[in-house]
Order: sequence, then C-alpha cells, then structure tokens
Amino acid sequence: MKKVLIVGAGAVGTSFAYSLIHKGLIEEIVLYDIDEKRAIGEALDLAHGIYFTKPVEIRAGDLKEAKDSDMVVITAGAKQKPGETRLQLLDRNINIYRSLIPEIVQSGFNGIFLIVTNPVDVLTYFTYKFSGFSRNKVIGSGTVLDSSRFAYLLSRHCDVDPRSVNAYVIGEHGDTAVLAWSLTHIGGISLSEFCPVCGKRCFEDNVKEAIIKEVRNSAYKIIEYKGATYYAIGLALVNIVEAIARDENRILPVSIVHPEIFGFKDIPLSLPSIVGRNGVKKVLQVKLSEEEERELYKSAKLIKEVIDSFSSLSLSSL
Ligand SMILES: NC(=O)C1=CN([C@@H]2O[C@H](COP(=O)(O)OP(=O)(O)OC[C@H]3O[C@@H](n4cnc5c(N)ncnc54)[C@H](O)[C@@H]3O)[C@@H](O)[C@H]2O)C=CC1
Ligand SMILES: CC(=O)C(=O)O
Repeated sequence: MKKVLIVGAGAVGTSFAYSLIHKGLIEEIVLYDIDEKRAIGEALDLAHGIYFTKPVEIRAGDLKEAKDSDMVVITAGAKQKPGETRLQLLDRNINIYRSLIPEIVQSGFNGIFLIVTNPVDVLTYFTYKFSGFSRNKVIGSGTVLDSSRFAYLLSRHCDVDPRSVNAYVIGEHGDTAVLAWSLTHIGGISLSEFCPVCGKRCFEDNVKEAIIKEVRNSAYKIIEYKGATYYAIGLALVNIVEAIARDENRILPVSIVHPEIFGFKDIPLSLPSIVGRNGVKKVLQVKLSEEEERELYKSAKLIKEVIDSFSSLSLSSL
C-alpha cells in the first residue's frame, strides 16, 4: 500500500502513526489536523525517528492529500471526559464528520475509510451515508480493541500468551459490547474444555462477570487515570491496516454497516469479518448462545435508536 492519510493528529492519530512507522507497510503517511501547527510538529517529530525504523515518508498535509491515498483513517474529534459515554460525543463529532467526509470525497478519494472517532459505530454509519461509498469500504475499528482487551484478560487468567487466545467482542464499541464467550478458544480448545485442562477452575466464582465488567469499563478506567486511551488503539489500527495492505483475509471484528440485523436496516456494528485489500470481504455467520443473541439485539437496538434520533438532522444537510 502506498499512502495513508491520518485525519486528526491527536493522541490516537499519532500513536497509530508511531506504531505504523515500525511496520514498513506504507510508503507515505500524511498527517492532517485542524490545528496545522500540531500536525507539522508531530510529523517532524516522527520523521526524525525514521532513521531507526523502516523507510517511510511522513509529513503534514491537507485534506486534498486524500485524492491518491489508499486509506483515510479518521481520529479527529472530541474524546470522552471522565465518566462521559462514547455516545455522548456524537452531537460534537457528527458536525466534524458532516464537513470532513464530503471534502475528502470531493478530493477524488476512492480508497478505504477507517473510522476511529467515537462513537465509532454511529460515525461509521454517517461516513457511509455522507460518502456514498460501498459498505465494504467504510470500516470502523469497532470492537477490535475490546477483543484484544478480552483476550488479554483471558490470557492472564489462563496463564497463556494472549496470541493463543481467540476471543471476540462483537456489537457496539461501547457500553453494550457483547463478549462472545461461545466463540472463545484457547489453543483450539473451547473455554469450557480448557478449564479442566488448566485445573484452576477460575471461571467459577463470577470471574466471567468480572471480565465482562472489566472489558466494558476499560476505557472509563484509563480515562479516569490518565485522561485518554491511545497506545492499544494505535496498535489495533495497525493490525487492521496490515490486513488491508497485505490483502491478508484476516478475521477481525470491525464495524461495517450491515444491510439488516434483527430486522433493523443499515446497522453499523462489529461481527467477525474477513478483511483484505478491498476492505470487508465477508461477514461470518457466527453461532451465538441465546444470551449472547439477546445482548447483540440490545446493542443493535440501541445503535438504531441513536441513529434514528440523529438521522433527520444530519442527512438533511447533505
Ligand atoms: N474507536 C476506538 O476504539 C477509540 C476511539 N477513540 C476516539 O478517538 C478520538 C480522538 O481521541 P484522541 O486522539 O485521544 O483525542 P485528541 O484530543 O488527542 O485528538 C483529537 C484531534 O482531532 C483534531 N480535530 C478536531 N477537529 C478536527 C477537524 N475538523 N479536522 C481535523 N482535525 C480535527 C484536534 O485538533 C485534535 O488534535 C476520540 O473521539 C476518542 O473517543 C479513542 C480511543 C479508542
Ligand atoms: C476510548 C475508547 O473508545 C476505548 O479506549 O475503548
């Protein structure tokens, strides 16, 4: 892949850029921020480190740079204050997207959007609507980060490397995120079979509930302690970009706008999906437990309600 434009050179945008320059996947990285000086300063700081990484050109630029970019990754916008939900950011961040997306499309951009700004699912939906792009080319980072948090916690409980844990969080990247225990495997063994192998019997005693709570509350805790989350999402974004750049067909729980889920039309949420050069190639039909299905329904219903309450307002300005 040749060129990536990062829109928003704040903590998330620059953590992503910092992780990306170590990979040697991209020839050119351009940082754009409404705060022009910030973008120039961050690009220079990163560029001075290229001596120690892989060859890449990194510089600041404007939105016209989208024209020949393969991907535009959008991290611009407000972040949560301590205690604030992701959905509470929508009325601020929708206005940014309403102006950014048409400008990016008008540049002639024809690549893949990767949406990161919160609430990520709802903004993935509005990017899809504002851009007119096909569903597979408008991707939200979705629950890729939540899934890595889930795998990390399981790896610590089960005393195995997180990379040997296959775990998915699906649905909303938010308070209704669904931990899909029934899809979880460790070294190819389902969790219920792994427990007796391990012998610690740690999934008795409400440990499951504690893990669900910890995954859903991770962002709140980190924001309370240090103001924002950015390193893990930066790495998660590199994982998604790598799957696209190398046409890997990697299975990732990214968010796209699904034509219909539970009878709700045009619903953005995350399900395990095959990701390659053209974005999402296929969404997997996963078999969930009844409880997980109920939780996923709740997640879809909430997203639908939020979209409906903003739709007339936001789409009328197109
Ligand atoms: N999807 C996910 O898993 C995650 C999403 N996030 C979200 O990412 C977003 C960014 O977070 P941070 O980087 O920590 O915030 P930040 O405040 O450090 O950076 C945001 C940047 O956006 C820029 N910006 C604002 N309006 C703009 C516009 N119209 N055009 C270009 N740039 C503009 C600001 O100048 C600032 O540099 C937040 O919405 C946050 O909630 C954060 C972590 C994980
Ligand atoms: C902020 C955010 O969305 C996260 O860290 O999950």
